[in-house]
Amino acid sequence: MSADETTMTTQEAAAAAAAKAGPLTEDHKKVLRDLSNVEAKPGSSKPDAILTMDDVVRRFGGMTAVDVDHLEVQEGAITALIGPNGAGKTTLFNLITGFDAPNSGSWSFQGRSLAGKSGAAVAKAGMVRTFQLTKALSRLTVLQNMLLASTSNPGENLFLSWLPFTWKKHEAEATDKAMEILARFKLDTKAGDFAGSLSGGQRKLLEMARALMTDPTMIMLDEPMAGVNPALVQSLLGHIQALRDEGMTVLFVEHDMHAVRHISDWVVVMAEGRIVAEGPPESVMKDQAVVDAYLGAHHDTDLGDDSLLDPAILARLEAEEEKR
Ligand SMILES: Nc1ncnc2c1ncn2[C@@H]1O[C@H](COP(=O)(O)OP(=O)(O)OP(=O)(O)O)[C@@H](O)[C@H]1O
Repeated sequence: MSADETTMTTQEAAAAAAAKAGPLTEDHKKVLRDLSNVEAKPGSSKPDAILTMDDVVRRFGGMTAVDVDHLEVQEGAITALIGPNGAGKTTLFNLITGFDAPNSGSWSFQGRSLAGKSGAAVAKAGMVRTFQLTKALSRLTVLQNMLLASTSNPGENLFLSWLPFTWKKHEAEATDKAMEILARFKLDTKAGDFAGSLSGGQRKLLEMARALMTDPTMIMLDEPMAGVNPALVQSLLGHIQALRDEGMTVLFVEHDMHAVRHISDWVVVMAEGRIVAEGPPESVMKDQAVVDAYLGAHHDTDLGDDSLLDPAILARLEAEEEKR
């Protein structure tokens, strides 16, 4: 980290504090109070852990991609999972959401073991992750994408599929729900458009919207800011905060440190498969283990300031994005 970046951290902390100075919900105040009593060290226990994992190991050949001794995620908080490229963040996400199997380890969600469960079972339990819009999904409309994410479509059930009124009713309900969620993300006017025609930021909103179709308790976002025009950054951050303020727990992997500082209640840092630091966003980036992890991996990482969040710059960029 350069001298400049080091001096910037105070400004950043102030910017983050200012950004958080808006009206906090009572639940959020409680989360912050609870987290202020948590020791900032890897594997620290949380007063209300919704997700707990132990001894989770995933090896690829001779390489250990994930080796997490213990991690707890606080209910109702926005937790950021950060770390240099190849740290094991996505692999850990894949493991706990049932899209990959570990060599060993256990984890529980709301006190219920989910180790060994399929992705569908994990989503049903209330922990849902976003997926990047693949090529195939790009060729479907925005609404079709939403309906695909809908749970328990009776049309897929051999018996119920013989009863058109059952699936027609379900489809109508799912469509209403989809349109309601799309409206929240200002994507309702694009319901009939191909998902592939959306801008980078709108795709990220659609990914989030799709996840909400299953009414999750916890939402896991994999790089929600990746490929997003800065114009939409503020709006995306606002949506993530709104999910938390509605009572959802959010865990997100992100490289954009501005975003991490701006919205996280807690930050967990991974390097070489292990958790190397945990703590509030204002202090965790100053942690020597974090600085070392990033310096060891790539020297040009921007652990920098909050200039991107300057309201004047954002307003201009947002106006440009609207025109797209
Ligand atoms: N299917 C796989 N087969 C072999 N190696 C893999 C596989 N998936 C991940 N890895 C390796 O595991 C390590 C951790 O990768 P992972 O994608 O989880 O890191 P990450 O922290 O998400 O990185 P990034 O921030 O770049 O996305 C890397 O060295 C990666 O090359």
